[in-house]
Amino acid sequence: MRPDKKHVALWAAFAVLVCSVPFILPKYWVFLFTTMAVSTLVARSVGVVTNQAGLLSICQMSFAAVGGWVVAGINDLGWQMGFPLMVLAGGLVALPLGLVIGLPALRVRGVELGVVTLGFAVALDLYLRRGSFPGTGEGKPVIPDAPFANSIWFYFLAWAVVGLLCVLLWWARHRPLGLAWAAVRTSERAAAALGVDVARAKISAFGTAAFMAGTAGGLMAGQFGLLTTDVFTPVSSMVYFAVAITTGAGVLSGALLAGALITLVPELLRRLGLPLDLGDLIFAAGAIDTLRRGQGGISDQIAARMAGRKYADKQRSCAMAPELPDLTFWQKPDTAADVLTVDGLTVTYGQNKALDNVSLSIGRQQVHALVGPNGAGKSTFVDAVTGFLASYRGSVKVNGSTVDRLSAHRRVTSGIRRTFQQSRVIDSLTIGDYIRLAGGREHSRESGPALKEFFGLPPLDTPVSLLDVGSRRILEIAAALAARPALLLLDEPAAGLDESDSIGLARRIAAIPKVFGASVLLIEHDMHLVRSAASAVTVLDFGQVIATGQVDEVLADERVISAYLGKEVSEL
Ligand SMILES: Nc1ncnc2c1ncn2[C@@H]1O[C@H](COP(=O)(O)OP(=O)(O)OP(=O)(O)O)[C@@H](O)[C@H]1O
Repeated sequence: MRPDKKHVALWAAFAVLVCSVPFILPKYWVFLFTTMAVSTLVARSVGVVTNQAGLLSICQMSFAAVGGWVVAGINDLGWQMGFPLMVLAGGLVALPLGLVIGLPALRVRGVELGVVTLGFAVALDLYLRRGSFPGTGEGKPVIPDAPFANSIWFYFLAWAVVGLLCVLLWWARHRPLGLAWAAVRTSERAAAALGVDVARAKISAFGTAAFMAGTAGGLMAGQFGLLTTDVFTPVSSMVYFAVAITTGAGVLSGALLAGALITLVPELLRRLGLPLDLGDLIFAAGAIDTLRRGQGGISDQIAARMAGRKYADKQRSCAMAPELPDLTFWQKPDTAADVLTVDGLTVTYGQNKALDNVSLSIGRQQVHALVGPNGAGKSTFVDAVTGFLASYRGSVKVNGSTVDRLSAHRRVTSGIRRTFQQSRVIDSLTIGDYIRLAGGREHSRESGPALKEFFGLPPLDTPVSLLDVGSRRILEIAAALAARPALLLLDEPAAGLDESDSIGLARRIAAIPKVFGASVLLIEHDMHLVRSAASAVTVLDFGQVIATGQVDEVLADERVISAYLGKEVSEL
C-alpha cells in the first residue's frame, strides 16, 4: 500500500527535525534524544508482539539485556568488528531466545502468557544479578569505534536503526507476515481459516520483537559504556509494556510517543525534585485507563478519528448489482470428480453424539445445502471437515486426498475454505488487505477488483471496521474465494442480511461454481435461499443424515417435515 502524501510530508518533517537536533540543542539534549531513540525501539518491539499480534510480553527489557550483554562481551573479548555489527550481533543472539520464549504462546494466551514472560524476565534478572555485565568488573567500557565514539554520530546511528527497523515493519504490515499478526490478534480460529499458520505467526512476532529489543540493548551498551542490571529489571519491562499499551506502539508514531514519555517524564520529575517512581505510577494508570476503555492506544484512537473524518458517512455497505459480472479471467481450481467425500463422520461431546456416522459427497462445481433444525450438528460438521475439531471418527477426503491428519490451516492449502456462523472478519485491516491475506499464494492482483465487482464491495482501501454487519458477511465470502478454493463451506451466510441482500447473495452463491469453479457447502435456515442457490441438499437431524438428494424432492420428504416440527419446509 502506498503511503498518502500527507503522511510522507509529516514524516519527512519529523526526519528533518531529528537531523537538526544535534545542531540546535545542547549536548545533554542530544544524549536525551539518543535515549529516546533507544526507548522507541524497545517500545516498538512491545508493539510488534503485543499491539500487532495481541500476545502479552512483559520481558522485552530482558531481550535488551541479552543484546547489551553480547555487545559488552564482544568488546571484552576485544573482537574488532565495528560497532554497528556488534549491535546487529546483539539483536541476532536475542532473536532465537525470543523464539524459545514464544513457544509457550502456542499453548497459553492472555494473562497466563504474560505471567510466563514475566517469569522469564525475573529469572534472567536473578541470573544477571549473580554476576555483572562483561567488562564491568575490570572497568572496560564499550567505546564504539570511530566515528560512533562521537556522540553526534552515535545519535545518528541510533535514529538510523530506529528508522530502518520501523520502515521494515511498515513494509511488512501489508504483507503476509504483518497481516498474519493482525489476524492472530483478532481471532486464532479466523486466522487458521484464512490459511495463516498461527504457530508461525506467534513465534515470528516474538522473534522479531526480541531482535529489535536486543538491538536496542546493544545500542545502550554503546551509549552508557558500562551496563548495570538495574536498567533491565522486570519492572522496567512492565513500564515499557504499560507505556506501549497507552500510546499504541503497534505503529511508529505510538512507539515514538512511548519513547518520548519514557525518556522525558523521569527527566521532568527529576527537575521538579519529585520521586522518579511517580513516573511508573503515571504509566500504570495510563495503561489501566487504556485497557478499561478498550479503544486501543493514543495512536490507534487518532488513526480511528482520521479514518472517521476520511469516511465521513461512517458505515459502508456492499451494493450488489442486479446483473452478475462476467469474470472470465478467473482461473478455476483443478478439481476431482468429488470435491468432498466424508465417510462415517462421528463426533461426540461427552454423552452427546453431535454427529453420528455421517457420510456425504459433494461433486465438482455444485452448490450442496446442509440443513436441519437447531442443534442438528451442521456447524459441528463444518468444524470437523475444516480441521477445527480436536478429534472425530471417520474420514474426510478433499479432491480425493485424505486430510484427517491435517491441521485447519493446512486443510486450507488443500483447497477448502470456510466462513463462520458469527462473522470473524479481521476488522483492523482494509478490505484490500483482508482479501490479500485470505487469498494467500493464490491471490493475484486482479482478485481484489474482481471480487469487489462481483459482490459490490466498497473501495478496497475502506477499513473493514466501517462495514455494516451484512457487508462483513459478504466480505468473508469474497475473501474466501480469493484463494480460489475447490470447496467453500458457508455457515449461515445470510444471517444478518436484509431481504434484498439475501436475494442478491443467493444469486451469487448459485453462480459461484460457474464463475469461480468452486463447489459450495451451504448451511442455511433460510429455505428460500437454499432453494434458489442449491441443486442438492442433505438434511441432518440429531446428528444423523435423514435425507439427501434434489432440493425440491428432499424438502417435500415427510421425515424432513417432521424434523422441522411438522412445519412445511416452505414455511421456514
Ligand atoms: N463445544 C461443544 N461442547 C459440547 N456440546 C457441543 C459443542 N458444540 C456443539 N455441541 C452440541 O452438539 C450438537 C450439535 O451442535 P451444532 O452447533 O453443530 O448444531 P447446528 O446444527 O449447527 O445448530 P444451529 O443451527 O443452532 O447452529 C448440539 O447438541 C450442541 O449442543
